[in-house]
Amino acid sequence: MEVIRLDQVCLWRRTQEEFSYDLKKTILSIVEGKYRQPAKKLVLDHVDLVVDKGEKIGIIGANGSGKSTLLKIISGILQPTTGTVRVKGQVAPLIELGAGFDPEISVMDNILLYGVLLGFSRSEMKERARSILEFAELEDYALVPVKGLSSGMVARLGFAIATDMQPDILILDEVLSVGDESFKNKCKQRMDSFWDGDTTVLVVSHDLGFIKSSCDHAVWIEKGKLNLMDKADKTVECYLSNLKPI
Ligand SMILES: Nc1ncnc2c1ncn2[C@@H]1O[C@H](COP(=O)(O)OP(=O)(O)OP(=O)(O)O)[C@@H](O)[C@H]1O
Repeated sequence: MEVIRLDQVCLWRRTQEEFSYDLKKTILSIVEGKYRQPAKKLVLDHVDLVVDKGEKIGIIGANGSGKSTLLKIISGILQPTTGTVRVKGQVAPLIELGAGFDPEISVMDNILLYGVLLGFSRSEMKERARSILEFAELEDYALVPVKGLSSGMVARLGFAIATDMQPDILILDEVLSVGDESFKNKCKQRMDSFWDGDTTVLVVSHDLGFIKSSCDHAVWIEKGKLNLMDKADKTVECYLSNLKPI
């Protein structure tokens, strides 16, 4: 059964230099007749993708090729400029863990807030809060504002919330390096349980050995285009044989 379908998805984004947006400078450049339209870049270029239930898909490609952007489009964090995205089931995006936390409010309130953003009710999240705090090893920090946690603790909290449920679709962006060694082992065990089950998994990784051994299929993204989708070992082989010798 098909759970993800992307048809001709394109995404244009402003280039990074436009982030130094400064109103005074812009007005001045208009007055001086030097104003230029913000440059835009085609970050995803007519991407078609179909994923079936339970498939484990690896996503590979060079830095800046569009892998994380593709995951964000599937998670609904970004909307395509053109084309359609259809996703069936509950998605747990483990992307930029903890980026959505409010640093001023407590760990407990953030658990409730984050859970609601992931589609759970407040009362459901209250029931889950204990096991989340326990997994993140933050039982003593429930009432502490998130700004009082270390960055590793924040990532642990993000991971614990996003994986506390059994999502239909799990989206991973190189997050297995969260926390210290003992926490990494716990993450790996939790990941294994998703891997063995019905959960559909999409994972971005530069670890090609991991992609070959753990994924059914792999997608190779190059300059925003889906270059190849095939069995994981075949895709990795084609990707490697296309790399320019140093
Ligand atoms: N917030 C943003 N605004 C504008 N452009 C962005 C933004 N984030 C990423 N980009 C651009 O989109 C393109 C694809 O970025 P993306 O992060 O998807 O690449 P990636 O394949 O995941 O790279 P990496 O392997 O380095 O993580 C890059 O050219 C990048 O500069």
